[in-house]
This record gives sequence, structure tokens and C-alpha cells, in this order.
Amino acid sequence: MLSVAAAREQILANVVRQPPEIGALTSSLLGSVLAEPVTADMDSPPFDKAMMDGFAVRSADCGQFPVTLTIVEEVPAGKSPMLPVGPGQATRIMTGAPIPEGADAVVQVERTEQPDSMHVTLLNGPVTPRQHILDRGREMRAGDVVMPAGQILRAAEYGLFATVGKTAVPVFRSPKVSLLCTGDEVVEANMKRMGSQIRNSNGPMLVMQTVRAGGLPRYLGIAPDRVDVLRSQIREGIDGGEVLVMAGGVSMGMRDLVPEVLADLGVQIHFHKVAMKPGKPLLFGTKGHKLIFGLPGNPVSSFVGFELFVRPALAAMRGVPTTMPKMARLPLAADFRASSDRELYYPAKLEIAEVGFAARPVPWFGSADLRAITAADCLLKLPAGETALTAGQIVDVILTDA
Ligand SMILES: Nc1nc2c(c(=O)[nH]1)N[C@H]1C(S)=C(S)[C@@H](COP(=O)(O)OP(=O)(O)OC[C@H]3O[C@@H](n4cnc5c(N)ncnc54)[C@H](O)[C@@H]3O)O[C@H]1N2
Ligand code: MOO
Repeated sequence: MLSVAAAREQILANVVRQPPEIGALTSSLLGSVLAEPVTADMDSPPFDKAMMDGFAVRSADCGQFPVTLTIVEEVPAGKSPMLPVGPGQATRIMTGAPIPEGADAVVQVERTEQPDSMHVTLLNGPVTPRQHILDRGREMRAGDVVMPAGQILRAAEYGLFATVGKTAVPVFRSPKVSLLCTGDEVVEANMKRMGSQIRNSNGPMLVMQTVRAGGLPRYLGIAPDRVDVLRSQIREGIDGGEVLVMAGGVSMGMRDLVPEVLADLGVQIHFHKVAMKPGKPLLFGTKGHKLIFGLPGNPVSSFVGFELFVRPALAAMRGVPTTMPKMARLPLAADFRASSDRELYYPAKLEIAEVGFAARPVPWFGSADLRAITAADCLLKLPAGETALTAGQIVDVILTDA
């Protein structure tokens, strides 16, 4: 059976990166990836800038202390100096204000006294040339590349865009992700549940996983186990987005119709099983450039399948440079035993340890136990076979919340 790593490789080999588009810098671009480098439109700071509240002076005047200088003017931030600072003179200046001509140093106000409103006495030295001055262009020069293509937009990036006057930037377009749940037994949470029906937990969960992964969800509802309806909904899903994610109907049951309908619609099935627990009956196909995922219907299997395969695919489509799930090697917070015939992904929670973090497995009874996932923020990745580990031993951890 195909390994998780090999399955992910096959998926990523079929990814086509989304085209770039110009996006306004609103919160909806958080996490998007810059498609072209951004350059500075001017020097920053645009002038030699005071970095302390105090007095702009000529360092040559400050050989011995105390020394008393004549104040020629006062320059708050946002105003420009009108007068140069000549020998024996000083300008009262605020943090952020431009340095007047002639001055080459700033002395903090704490190191001064004012005998009267016209004079300032510098109490002690030294006063070195350029002290407390940020030179024009020190942060960036006009034309400098301030951010490379491939950068993920976080809070600081928005700040830097503002510095260079950008209100919109080119980013890789978010993939549209059609989401379709299947199964006669499944009903939406706002509908009346009857008999042996169960509520659709995968639908809302996959919508939110899609949003978190930077995709634009198009939720198509629940398809019944009927070939004609399933076919038309799957077709709509493929036509309406770059990615189709389905949950349920992919295993071996009589009513697991998804694989045959996909094949019938001309979808090339690349694999239909992965050596992992939970989530073994996971299907991946393509039609042209479109990616099609059939996640197992059990909620934990759907969740894990999305994190291990759909999320990296969406990351690659969005131009994210590293598409692997975020991993760490961390000590276990408790003794742990498990047994699995496939690579095992076990829900766990990070906790503060003596040094850094440790991962504590949460109680979990299997692929229907979504409560375990809500109690967890990571997955232990454990090899197939018998696992018997003691607290403090190092394990691979997938940081699903990172
Ligand atoms: N003979 C075999 N049977 C099964 C195998 C197998 O290899 N051979 N694999 C098992 C494994 S592992 C899983 S996982 C499931 C996956 O089955 P399907 O993807 O076909 O999913 P369903 O049968 O439709 O549903 C499984 C389970 O999950 C519930 N479900 C489905 N959709 C939702 C939803 N939207 N929200 C909440 N719960 C949902 C469904 O009622 C079932 O209980 O197959 C095993 N069988
Ligand atoms: O993958 Mo099934 O998810 O092992 O229950």
C-alpha cells in the first residue's frame, strides 16, 4: 500500500500553481503569498531622523562638560526645521523629527538642564557624531527590493507595505474548493434527524479547514447514495472549482459509489488507499488540472486526510514555498502504547514542559471520535507496528494548529 509520503508526493506532482491577481490589502489577504517582489518607492527614513527627544547639536561643540548652547528653534515630529544649527547653538527636537542642517548629533533631554527658556546646558558626554540619528535611507533606499516573491503575508508584511505606500499587491489566487459530503444517512445539523440518521459533522469541519488552509470553500451539501444525483453534484463540484473534496462513500461498501462515478466522469484515479490510520480508504484523482480528493467518511479520517494531503496541495497551489505539514520532534508527556498495522496519526495536545513543549496523547477511541480532535492540537506520527514509549522519549509531531 502507498505510504503517506509517497501519496503526498504524487499529489504535489499534480499541482498547478494558481495565477497571480492584484488583491487589496484587507484582512482577507492574510496568509496569501506575494507573487512578485515589492520595491521601495522612496528612501526610508526620508530624512535624517531624531531617535530621541532632546536637542540637536554640533558634536564639535561638545568637547567638555558642562557646555551651554543657545536654542534656536523647536521641531516637533511632522514639522521641518527652518533654521540651521550654528556653532554654540542647539535645536530642541522630538523623536521622529528631521535633523536641522549643521547638527550631527542628538542629546537626550535627560542629559540636559535648561537655565532659561533660551538656553540648554549639556551636563555630560560624550557626544559622538551621528548619535541618536537614523540616517536617511538607513531602512531602505528608493528602488530596493523590500520583500521577495514567495513571502507569506502576516501582520508585519502589512506594515512594511504601508511603509512603501502599497494598498494592493499581487498574490497567488486562492483556490476554489468544492466540498461535497455523501451518504443517505447524513443530515445537516439544522434539519430534523430521523431513525438511524447522523448529523453532518464533516461538512462544517471541512469548510473551516479549507478557510484555514487558504482556500475558498464552495459547500455543495450532501449527495445521496444515488448514482445520478451523485454524478451531477460531482460534476458541479469539478466544474465550479480547482479542487473537489468529498467525504464518505469511498470504501468497499455496496453504496460506496464515489470511485465508479469519478471514473465514469473521466477522472483519472491516482490512488485509492494509503497506508495510514485513520484514513486508509483515501482517494486522489485528477481531471485536467483539477484535483479530486475522496476522504473517508469517518470524521477523524476526514480531518486527518485533509491535514495530511489537501492542505499541502492548497499550499502548493497558493505558492507557499514549504508545503509539508509543520512538524516537530518533541518529548512525550506521558508513557504511551499503541498498535497499528499502518502508520498511525494519534491526536495529542502540546503542553509546556521543563524545556519547551511536550506532546500528551489525548484519550481517543478511533476514527469516529471527533471529540478527541477537539481536545488535541497536534498529531503524533508513529510507525506501523507495536509502539511502547516512555515519557520523555522523542516523537514526530504534526502541528495541525500551526
Ligand atoms: N470492507 C471494508 N470496509 C471498510 C473499510 C475497508 O477497508 N474495507 N475501511 C473502513 C474505514 S478505515 C473507513 S474510514 C470507512 C470509510 O468509509 P467511507 O469513506 O465509504 O465512508 P462512509 O461509509 O460513507 O462513512 C463512514 C462512517 O462515517 C460516517 N460519516 C460519513 N459522512 C459523514 C459526515 N458527513 N459527518 C459525520 N459522519 C459521517 C458514516 O455514517 C459512517 O459511520 O470505511 C470502513 N469500512
Ligand atoms: O481510516 Mo478508517 O479511518 O481507519 O476508520
